[in-house]
Amino acid sequence: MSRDYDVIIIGSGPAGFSCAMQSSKFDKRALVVESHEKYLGGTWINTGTVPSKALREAAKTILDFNSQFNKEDTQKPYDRFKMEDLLQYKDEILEKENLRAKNDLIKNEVDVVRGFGKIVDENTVEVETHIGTKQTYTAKYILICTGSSPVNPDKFEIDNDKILDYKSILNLTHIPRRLVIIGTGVNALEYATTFSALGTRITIIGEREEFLTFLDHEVKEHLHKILAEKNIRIHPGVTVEDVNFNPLNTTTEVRFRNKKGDKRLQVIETEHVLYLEGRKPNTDKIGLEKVGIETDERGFIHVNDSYKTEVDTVYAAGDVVGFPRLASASFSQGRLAACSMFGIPALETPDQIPYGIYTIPEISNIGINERDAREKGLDVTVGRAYFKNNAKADMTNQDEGLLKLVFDTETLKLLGVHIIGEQASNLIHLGQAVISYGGDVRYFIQHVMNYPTLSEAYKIAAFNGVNRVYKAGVKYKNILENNNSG
Ligand SMILES: Cc1cc2nc3c(=O)[nH]c(=O)nc-3n(C[C@H](O)[C@H](O)[C@H](O)COP(=O)(O)OP(=O)(O)OC[C@H]3O[C@@H](n4cnc5c(N)ncnc54)[C@H](O)[C@@H]3O)c2cc1C
Ligand SMILES: NC(=O)c1ccc[n+]([C@@H]2O[C@H](COP(=O)([O-])OP(=O)(O)OC[C@H]3O[C@@H](n4cnc5c(N)ncnc54)[C@H](O)[C@@H]3O)[C@@H](O)[C@H]2O)c1
Repeated sequence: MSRDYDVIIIGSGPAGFSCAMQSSKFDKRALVVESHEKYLGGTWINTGTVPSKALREAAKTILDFNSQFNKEDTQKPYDRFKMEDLLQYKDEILEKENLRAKNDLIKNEVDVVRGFGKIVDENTVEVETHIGTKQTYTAKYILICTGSSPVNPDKFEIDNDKILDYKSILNLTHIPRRLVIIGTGVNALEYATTFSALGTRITIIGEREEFLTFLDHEVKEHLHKILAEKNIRIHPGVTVEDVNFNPLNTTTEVRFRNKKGDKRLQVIETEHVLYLEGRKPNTDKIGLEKVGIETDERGFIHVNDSYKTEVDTVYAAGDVVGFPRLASASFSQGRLAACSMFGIPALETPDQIPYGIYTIPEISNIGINERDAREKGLDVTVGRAYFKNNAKADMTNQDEGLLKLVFDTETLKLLGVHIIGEQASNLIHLGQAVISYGGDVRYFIQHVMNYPTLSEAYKIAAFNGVNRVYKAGVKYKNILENNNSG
């Protein structure tokens, strides 16, 4: 049966983009449906990953310069720099990334149509343009990768002026003096340290008692210390009652109560509020019911290891399928979906993926952490390297940090890497490679590494850990036992 395309991809975020590129490389005809009138790239390029990281880089450049050469200066960055310039920097990057995505699709002969895509049946998508015209397209396969949108608060409204969300924070007209961030997820901490670098006084408040629970406990202790040094105040485990602008003193007032202990109403006066209490998948109104695809109670679509839904011709990838909801993972998922659709075997993707948190400094981890390993009854040893003992970190004035290795005491096999510090999300990939190839920590000792580099922290941590194993006598014990048994 002749169809318009081999695959129709609804959404041009990382999942959609990578599926389109991989399909084209397989010589398949792909159509991308994108509801945004102007841009491609979704949350990845326009409202999430790229702009937030570009803004962070600009803020960090200012912070690094000030802490290296301007320590005596008492003027705050917000008095010397303009939000306008920071946003221009971010916008230029955003334009570049958009152009690159667009050109890549053009060069690979992927068609793009603008409008809201809706599934009509297992091979048909209807696209409604912004002026209301409708057109249907058919394909052998459909990929749903419509991403996610911010969850709105139920007790107050985002006015995009004083009370901001994921999108409107990217259009601030000035650097705020005070900012209250509601939310304790990754985003909240990233924006907290970005704005703190610009001199903004930050308070984080959130529903959860504990945040970033997946982090290694020592990395988290380090993070708390860094946040305290930056004067970032945190009120976890609270219920926000309301947020109002008070015209009398021109401040925004946030009212909240602790969930436990003293439950008296507390008020924080601030200039702006940034609401980051999570995102929901864009899975309603896209015609899932037409093909009988049900979502879970949070709106996520269930898929198998190949990103196929329960309908043979319909796939889903990216934020719509839930955890881990990352651009990094979405790229991989879109590509794997294309491999499955067109019967091309893909190399197996390891279960363990790295997490990169772009706070200042960064945090990144892969594999098991010390506490989880011990809870599982594994006999593990840890090796630590503090950035203050690293020459490159000294030279770059980035000596706040820790790299921690978790490895099997008996075999020295590397099981986890946990880093907080400059370039953590880059450094993690060395540990990822060793874990992935089943290597042990002697790799870092055995190989000569460039000097001075931050990667050298792996060597220091490996020495630290291996020395501990020998000191504890485990190796000697094994040698003795082996000799006796022989
Ligand atoms: C502030 C922020 C920072 C982040 N930082 C990072 C980071 O540093 N690293 C990381 O890995 N991840 C990060 N993420 C997460 C990452 O952005 C998402 O996981 C990723 O973008 C999801 O990709 P996706 O392909 O599922 O969808 P999206 O990128 O959300 O794209 C979906 C696209 O589908 C379009 N669309 C929706 N419905 C329709 C429809 N019916 N018809 C046509 N088009 C439609 C949308 O317009 C959009 O363009 C961040 C997220 C946020 C919010
Ligand atoms: N560096 C990165 O990779 C990066 C950066 C920013 C955002 N993101 C991704 O973007 C998405 C949005 O991030 P976010 O931080 O705004 O949202 P989030 O969903 O992680 O957190 C939003 C709020 O929900 C709370 N929360 C999260 N999990 C919870 C749970 N199991 N139980 C109760 N409360 C919970 C958090 O504490 C926070 O207050 C996430 O998927 C995140 O992974 C990734």
